[in-house]
Parts: sequence; structure tokens; C-alpha cells
Amino acid sequence: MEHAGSVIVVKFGGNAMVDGTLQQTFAEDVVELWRAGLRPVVVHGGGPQISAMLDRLGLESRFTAGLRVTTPETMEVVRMVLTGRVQRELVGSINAHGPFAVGMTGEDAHTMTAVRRPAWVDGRQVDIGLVGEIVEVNADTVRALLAQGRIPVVSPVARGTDGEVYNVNADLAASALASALDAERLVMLTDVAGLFQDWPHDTEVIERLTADQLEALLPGLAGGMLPKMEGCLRAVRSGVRRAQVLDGRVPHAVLRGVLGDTAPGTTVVPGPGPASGTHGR
Ligand SMILES: Nc1ncnc2c1ncn2[C@@H]1O[C@H](COP(=O)(O)OP(=O)(O)O)[C@@H](O)[C@H]1O
Ligand SMILES: CC(=O)N[C@@H](CCC(=O)OP(=O)(O)O)C(=O)O
Repeated sequence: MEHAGSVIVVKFGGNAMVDGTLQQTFAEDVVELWRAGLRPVVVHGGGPQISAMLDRLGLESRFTAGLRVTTPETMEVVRMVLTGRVQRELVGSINAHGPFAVGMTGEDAHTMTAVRRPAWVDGRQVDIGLVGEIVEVNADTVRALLAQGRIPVVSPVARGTDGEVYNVNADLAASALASALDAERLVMLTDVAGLFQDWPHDTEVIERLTADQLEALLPGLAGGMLPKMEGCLRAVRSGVRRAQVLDGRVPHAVLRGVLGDTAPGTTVVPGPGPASGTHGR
């Protein structure tokens, strides 16, 4: 159970965001966490929204190892959709409850610095364009907002060491920020019941696993679950007490997960040891 003042980083995924009602309940939950004395920080995604805009513009969406192949033209759309639209909508939903949310991106005040990151496919490096790997987080601005009683809402766009602007997978951005803030918990909302070992054939979610167990599973994962679980692993390895992938289709998943520990999903905890069980889809 969290104590007053604990930082909770919540990643709100693009797939959970396409449902307007779920976005409203997500906003209510974040404000409830704040009212309960916790310090929530939101990192948002927006993959489906970026893909929809690219489609409208007649541009192709391509993913390699769960990461969007990002040309300079794609990057312009990524930045516009994430920061100009998705972040604004989320800030608006939270601020329907009071003057809480302040939107920012990883570019602001050098909060996130990245280098170009290739993808790994069958043991080979593949160039995927302006996709960034975060190499440094300066969380001072986020901390200052928290100290003022605000709820930071962060877009996963980073400044490159080479002066470029990089597209960062939102799960990995949330993980890096959770580590830098020494967060108590990292919560990632998604559109499935949690992590399935043998996707899409398994019917049982892995409810709880240790960092060592996750590390062993990671090479077998693919698609959008790969950066999510990589993010959970990195966070827990760097001191975050627990990292969770929760089913964002369930109303109030954040509140139930953080305050009640009753939300369906997968929890990653530090250390070795046996998994404690599974549950059905
Ligand atoms: N092992 C797995 N367990 C669960 N989901 C998986 C797995 N492998 C791939 N997936 C896919 O990953 C998706 C979640 O990732 P993503 O689409 O990036 O979500 P989000 O937008 O929430 O970040 C699921 O909808 C599912 O299709
Ligand atoms: C490099 C990379 O893949 N970036 C992501 C950023 C948004 C994101 O991660 O959104 P979701 O969490 O909704 O998937 C993208 O361009 O789609």
C-alpha cells in the first residue's frame, strides 16, 4: 500500500484512450489518487491516433519490434498528434475536476534526452528512423509541478543529443520517468487482460512475476507487449517497487489497481522466485 506523497507514474495507452467514457473515468481516477495524497504523473501514448492521422494524410504506418518506423515526415505527425491533440484532450479531461493537469513533452526543459535507437530483428539491427532511446532524464520540472500540487501529463517525445526530435515509445518513456522519479509504482493501462505467455493461444494471464522471470520471458514476446514488459523490467530493476500492466478496458482500473490492488492485470516485482499464479481472460 502506498504512503502519502508516493509518486505513481501512470501510462495511458492509445488503445484505452479511443473510448471517451474510459478516458473520463481515467481522469477521475488520476484525480482521486491525488486526493488520496499520492502524486500521480501521467505519460500518454497515442499510437492508434497517430496511425489514423497518417492514414488520413495518405502516409503508411509501419512497426518493427513494436516500434513505429519514423521518417522525418512521420515525426511531424507524431509530434502534432501527441502534443497538439492527445495531450490536450487528456489535460482537458483531468482539468474538468480542477486546475490539476499541466501538459509537457520530454523535450521541455531537457526532461528527456534520447539517442537514435535501431530495432533488433532476428539478432540483427534494423534502422527505424527517428525513434529514440532515452539516455537521460532530468525530472526537475516534473518534480516542481508535483511540488505545486499539479498533475504532469507528459508526451513521449524527446530531444536528441544530436539536436533532432525523437519519437519514443510511450511505455519506455513512462518507465524511464518512473525510474528517474524513484516512483513507488509504474502502472501501464492497455487493452488486454495483461501479459499472456503464449499470445494469442494462452487463455490465462500471468498475474505476478519477478524481474528475473520476466527477463527470461522477454525474448519470446512480440508486438506492443514487448516495449511494455521491457519498460516494466527496467523500472523494477532500477528501484521502482512494482510495475503493472492493467486492463484499461475495466472501468476505474487505475483506482482499483493502486488503492485496492484488485484490478485485473500483470504485476512485476523485484527479484527472483516463482510466479504466484494466473487467471483466465
Ligand atoms: N504476450 C502478449 N500478451 C498480451 N498482449 C500481447 C502479447 N503479445 C502481443 N500483444 C498485443 O499487445 C497489445 C498491447 O500493446 P499496444 O497495442 O501497444 O497497446 P497500448 O496502446 O495500450 O500501448 C495487445 O492488444 C495485444 O494485441
Ligand atoms: C517509437 C514508437 O513506436 N512511438 C509510439 C509513440 C506513441 C505510443 O507509444 O503510443 P501507444 O502507447 O498508444 O502505443 C508511436 O509512434 O506510436
